[in-house]
This record gives sequence, C-alpha cells and structure tokens, in this order.
Amino acid sequence: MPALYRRTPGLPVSKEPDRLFATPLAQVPDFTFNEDVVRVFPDMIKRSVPGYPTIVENIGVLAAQFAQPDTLLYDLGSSLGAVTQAMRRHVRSEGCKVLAVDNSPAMVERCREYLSHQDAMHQELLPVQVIEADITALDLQPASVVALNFTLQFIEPQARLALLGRIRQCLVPGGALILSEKLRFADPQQQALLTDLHVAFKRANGYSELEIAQKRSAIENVMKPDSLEEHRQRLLAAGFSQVVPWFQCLNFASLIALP
Ligand SMILES: C[S@@+](CC[C@H](N)C(=O)[O-])C[C@H]1O[C@@H](n2cnc3c(N)ncnc32)[C@H](O)[C@@H]1O
Ligand SMILES: O=C(O)C(=O)C[C@]1(C(=O)O)C=C[C@@H](O)C=C1
Repeated sequence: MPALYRRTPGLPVSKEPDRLFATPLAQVPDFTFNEDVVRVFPDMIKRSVPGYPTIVENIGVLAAQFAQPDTLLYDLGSSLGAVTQAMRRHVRSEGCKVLAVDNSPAMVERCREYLSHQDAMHQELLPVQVIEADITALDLQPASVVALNFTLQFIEPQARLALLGRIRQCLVPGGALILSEKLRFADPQQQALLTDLHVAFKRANGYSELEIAQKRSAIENVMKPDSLEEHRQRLLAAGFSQVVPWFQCLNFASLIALP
C-alpha cells in the first residue's frame, strides 16, 4: 500500500483511489458495499455522482431549516456518514440527535471511525449514533429530518412504498424527507442522452471505458432507478403532501418531500 494510504490510528483513510474495476474481470460480480468498496468509497462516489459534494453539504443546510427541537435526524443508508457529518456541521436545534443507519458491517465500522475523528476535531456537535440495521425493518421514532441519499435505489422496488410510508408516519410537523436518487427517464431519447452525458462525466473524472462498462454490469442487478414521475407518485401515495425538487445534475436529482 502506498505511504499516502497507510492507516494512521485515529485518522480515517479517505484518499485511496477507486481502481476496483480497472482490470478485466472474467465475470463481474454483483456490486456490494463490502470492505473493498468501503476503502475507495469517498473517491468512487465523488467521481460517479455528478453534484455529490454539493448535495451532501446542502443536505446539512436543508436539515438546519427543517430540524425541530427534541427530535431525531435520520441518515438512512449512511455509508461513511457524509450526510451525518453535514447535518452535524449545520444543525443547531436543541435536543436533536442524528441516527446513521446502514446494513453493511464494513460501512458501519468505518463510519464510526470517521465520526469519532469529527468529534475529536469539533466541539458542540449534535450527538450521533451509528446503527447496523436493515432500514426496511427499522422501528422509526419521531423525526424531523430523514435523509435517503442515494439509498432508495438499492432497496427492492416492491419494498420502497412501505418504507416511504413508515418515514412519512415518523415525521413531525415542520419536518421533511430529503431523497436523492439516480433518475431513469421514460423517454428513450432522453434516457440515451443523459446516460451518454453521465458516461462523459465519469470519463472526465478519469474512469476508463473498461471501468465504466464493468461498473455498469456490477450495478445493473442491484441498483434500480425510478423516474422523477414514479418518485413523485409514490411519495404522494406514501402520504407526503408536496414533492419539491431542489437539485438536479445530469441524471442525479434530490427532492424534498413534505409531510
Ligand atoms: C450509495 S450508498 C449511500 C451513500 C451515502 N448516503 C452518502 O451520502 O455518502 C447506499 C448505502 O445504502 C446501504 N443500504 C442498502 N440497502 C440497505 C438496507 N436495506 N438497509 C440499510 N442500509 C442499506 C448500503 O450499505 C450503502 O452504504
Ligand atoms: O450510476 C452509477 O454508475 C454509479 O456509479 C452510481 C452510484 C450511486 O448512485 O450510488 C452507484 C454505486 C456507488 O455507490 C456510487 C455511485
């Protein structure tokens, strides 16, 4: 391992570049959030999701607007806790606590390390707890902010409505769900254009044609994006009263859903 990426006790590894799909694989396995992915995840998601740093930082800003005193803020599918950290940087409401939830043991372990690093660097941050759990089977307590930042697309399509319904039920007045997703487009020409532009984004970020193709086949069975209209209809069916898109870059978007 190059010196730059060697672990320093107490400091998170965050600089390792994503080369997971750089060499030809005889058979590309389905994508999972395992230890290999965890090691390169900050680099992978920044180079794969257009607008990711802007979305994450602004979820902190949005969370500060919607947070209500003495409630929970959920980061569901928290991975390494980027959204949790942004919420803790921005939210100042009394008595709030952040719950970061993920079902990948490797993500949870590293997320805890990252958050203890944040605690060591800053004072007066909201308390936080990282929970290893399946969000489709989680007992949700009264919350003012729920973030699903590129997580719903990995939940079985038939389980999505029930999850959103439970999130709607746990939200207190004045709260919000913030939902970010890769979009698919019903119109084939629009789908082709946005797919080409996303490939161009990945190429511009240093991914080779082989890396792009192998990653595509790794995620095609595990990540099932919906259209903006499907999201809107399902959020309304789950009991949300309003769906407000606040960000889109190419085929990646983020919505605010109000209870
Ligand atoms: C693309 S990542 C989310 C990125 C993260 N929210 C961020 O902003 O950096 C999706 C995450 O959802 C988690 N996940 C997928 N299905 C889950 C489930 N049923 N319960 C809990 N976590 C889940 C994965 O382990 C993974 O860490
Ligand atoms: O659509 C792709 O090609 C992606 O790589 C997207 C995506 C995501 O949206 O979560 C998929 C898996 C990784 O977690 C990082 C990015």
